Amino acid sequence: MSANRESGHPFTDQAVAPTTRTKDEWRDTLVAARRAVSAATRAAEAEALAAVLGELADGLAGETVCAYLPVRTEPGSIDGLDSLRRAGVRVLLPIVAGAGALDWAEFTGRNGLRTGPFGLQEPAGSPLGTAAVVWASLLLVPALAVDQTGVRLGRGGGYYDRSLPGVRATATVAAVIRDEEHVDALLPAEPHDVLMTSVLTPGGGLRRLSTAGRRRPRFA
Ligand SMILES: Nc1nc2c(c(=O)[nH]1)N(C=O)[C@@H](CNc1ccc(C(=O)N[C@@H](CCC(=O)O)C(=O)O)cc1)CN2
Ligand SMILES: Nc1ncnc2c1ncn2[C@@H]1O[C@H](COP(=O)(O)OP(=O)(O)OP(=O)(O)O)[C@@H](O)[C@H]1O
Repeated sequence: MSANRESGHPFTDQAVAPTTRTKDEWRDTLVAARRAVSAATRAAEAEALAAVLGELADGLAGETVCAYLPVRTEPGSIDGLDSLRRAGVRVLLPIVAGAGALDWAEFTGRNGLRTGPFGLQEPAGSPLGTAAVVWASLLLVPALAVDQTGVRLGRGGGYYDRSLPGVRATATVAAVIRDEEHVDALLPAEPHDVLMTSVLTPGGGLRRLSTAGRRRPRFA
């Protein structure tokens, strides 16, 4: 079998980059690429993401969205969360409570935040418990990259993989990434990795991954 076929796409026969890199090697490359993005590009992308959330907001009024507050080079901004809240969406943010699943508390605005682990801004209000994810119809998940089969690469704490198994089967689980972080290569996957149903990018908006889960066993 040729090298090209060996690294061929798992559900088309298109050639893709080989996936011999480890998760940590991928993280190093992706974080370096994020650091190289200019402040102007970052701001434009955050604005585009906030606009997408603003458009989705009316349709989500009265519903619960589990979101996150971007830190450092992560795509997005607090503006998108404000748009959701203004439209009557209940926005929950994660709280790191030990090494288990994430806890959640309501985002009540910029003044209701305090600094938590990893320099994250967390809601200061009462934690709702790890099971709060079950209320969400949309989950916005921080990620460094997602492949076409829905495999997500995060920061390496395993927090979301421990937290997402409780979501409703009908929920949209969308990783928020920059457009080029929706990669054609197959990311390294482990049995605990929870697949994304969708991606949210500044250029493409919210898109469902019709090919989520479509990995042949030899690629798993
Ligand atoms: N904005 C945001 N919130 C989040 C996550 C996230 O990735 N982003 N998480 C996702 O699970 C959970 C918390 N886990 C996190 C783990 C590592 C890092 C982080 O930025 N680590 C640094 C190194 C640590 C440091 O020096 O501060 C890094 O990887 O560069 C952030 C969050 C829940 N909340
Ligand atoms: N469901 C789980 N149960 C127990 N441990 C888990 C689970 N999911 C992940 N882990 C642990 O977390 C570690 C990191 O996982 P992984 O590299 O997939 O993190 P990640 O998805 O990139 O991180 P994050 O979700 O925090 O952004 C794994 O090596 C594993 O030890």
